[in-house]
Amino acid sequence: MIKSAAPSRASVFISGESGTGKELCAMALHRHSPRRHAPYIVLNMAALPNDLIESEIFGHKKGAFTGATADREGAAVKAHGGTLFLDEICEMDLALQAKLLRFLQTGVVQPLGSDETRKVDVRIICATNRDPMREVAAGRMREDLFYRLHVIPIDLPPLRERGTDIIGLARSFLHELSREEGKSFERFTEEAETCMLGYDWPGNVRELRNVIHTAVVLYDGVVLEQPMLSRSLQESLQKAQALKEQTLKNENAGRLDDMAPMIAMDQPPSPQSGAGKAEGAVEIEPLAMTEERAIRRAIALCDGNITRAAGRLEVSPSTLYRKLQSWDNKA
Ligand SMILES: Nc1ncnc2c1ncn2[C@@H]1O[C@H](COP(=O)(O)OP(=O)(O)OP(=O)(O)O)[C@@H](O)[C@H]1O
Repeated sequence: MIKSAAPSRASVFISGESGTGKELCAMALHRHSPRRHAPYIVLNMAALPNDLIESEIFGHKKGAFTGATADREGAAVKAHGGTLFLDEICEMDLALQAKLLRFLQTGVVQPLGSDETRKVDVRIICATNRDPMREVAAGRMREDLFYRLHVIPIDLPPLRERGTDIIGLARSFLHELSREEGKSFERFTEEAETCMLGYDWPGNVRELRNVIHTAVVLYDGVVLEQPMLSRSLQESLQKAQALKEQTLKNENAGRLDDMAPMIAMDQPPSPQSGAGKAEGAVEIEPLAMTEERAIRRAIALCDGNITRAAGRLEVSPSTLYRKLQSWDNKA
């Protein structure tokens, strides 16, 4: 998929759990594209405060805000002719999502505090470890932006679903890390490989690489045996347990968030998204569009079950079917 998608200018939307290789995939797309000699710029939405992201993407003019002591070129301009990778895209607040959408539609960059605009040619790749449809359904990601970005979707499977790929990756890491650490490991015992196949790798490829790295550093020899792996797996298991508990907590919190738009559908986007703070964040849309969005969101939250969605929306299923049909006809 990477090879087929690389030559195109179309946006790529990479999703997958943490550690499945999304960043590596984005880099591979750029390296196999005709843009490979042009810049590849990465911005991580989770690593930057929301009010800085806008200036990081679009740049700013000296004096545009406190601390803007000089003009600054944004990533969109730096990436001209090349690729802009927006990692953790779902962390971007709604106000900024609107600005990103406008940029995607026009290709025009306007730095903060500047009247000047510049047209750029940038290929966008974005990634998230969240379920993007769920983010859209919960109102945390604009649907129009999602469809703009989601032209070529690449879903990276979790390592536990990749069958014997685990072994291929493990062997390649063993060679690479053995060389890097000046060790002479060449292969695993059969038991070690069986053990890796039986584990569920919540941290995915990153965890596999780390576990092998630890074993390579701690032990010597030509054959890496299961007990050597077990020690570093043990540590990894403890970390995984902590991660699982955290994820569970987040998921429960997320589920409550997801229900909020259904309970109070006529309210503006949740303040937790940061939208309330920024001007222009809550855009006015025709009532029919609000209704359609609310209905589609309810259906998505009810896993496509229209009868259940109708129940939650307190209308009859036939009303929902009628409305869905009318939208289909319109499309
Ligand atoms: N197919 C692969 N072959 C070799 N190494 C891989 C592969 N997939 C992932 N890795 C390695 O696993 C680690 C995690 O990959 P990467 O940072 O791309 O994951 P990610 O999905 O972007 O993670 P996160 O969501 O946490 O940012 C990196 O060290 C990467 O080089």
